[in-house]
Amino acid sequence: MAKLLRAENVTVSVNGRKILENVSCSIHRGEIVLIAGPNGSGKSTLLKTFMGLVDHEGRVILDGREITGTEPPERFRLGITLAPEKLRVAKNLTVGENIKIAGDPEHAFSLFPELKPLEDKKTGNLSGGERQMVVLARAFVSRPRYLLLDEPFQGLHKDVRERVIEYIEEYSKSTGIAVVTHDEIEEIFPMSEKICILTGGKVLYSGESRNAEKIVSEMFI
Ligand SMILES: Nc1ncnc2c1ncn2[C@@H]1O[C@H](COP(=O)(O)OP(=O)(O)OP(=O)(O)O)[C@@H](O)[C@H]1O
Repeated sequence: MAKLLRAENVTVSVNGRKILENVSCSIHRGEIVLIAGPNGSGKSTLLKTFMGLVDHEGRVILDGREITGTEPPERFRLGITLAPEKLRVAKNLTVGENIKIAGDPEHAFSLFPELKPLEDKKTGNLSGGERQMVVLARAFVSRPRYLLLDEPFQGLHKDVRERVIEYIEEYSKSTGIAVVTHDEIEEIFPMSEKICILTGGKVLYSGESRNAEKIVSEMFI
């Protein structure tokens, strides 16, 4: 059985408008898939579809099993994590409590030592960048099979961004990782096995990154 998370012929309509149309995209365990495209092309909606957060036509398949229609907590239990997922950061809980929901806080503090002094601080009182580190720490320590990262570098200082890029590379040895990013395409594209480019809710290109250098340099770099 292939170890992959797959969206198959997915169409998402909002108020009669198709914001994804017949999109197929697969993330194999152990690879990085870059999801790219202009603003409003449907990238976040595709990640939400994998997580079970939007109604859609078509199917979602996890490791050979159809999971279409299952709720997000069930998908989390099955090993899918979406970050950031702002709604799920409990602002009235402390940094430590937020991380404990997902996994081992000491593991999180080894990835983001900046969070250790903030352990007892309420997440609602953090800066945007600090909160982003909590979101990413929770995602990494939850040890997902498939990790969906939506603009993971937003608000982070350069040195933290560089560290997150290293973690993505390291974790992708055992995890399927999809990354949506605007600013860090130059860094993530060379690390990625595959790229899915969306425009206007449709797939413009989906395939191996090594065959996509021309289109990526024309569109994004
Ligand atoms: N719940 C919703 N209701 C109405 N329109 C929506 C909804 N969710 C997304 N859209 C619209 O669907 C389109 C795709 O949105 P989406 O956030 O998936 O794009 P994106 O590629 O991630 O964009 P960005 O790069 O700007 O984050 C946009 O035009 C957006 O306004």
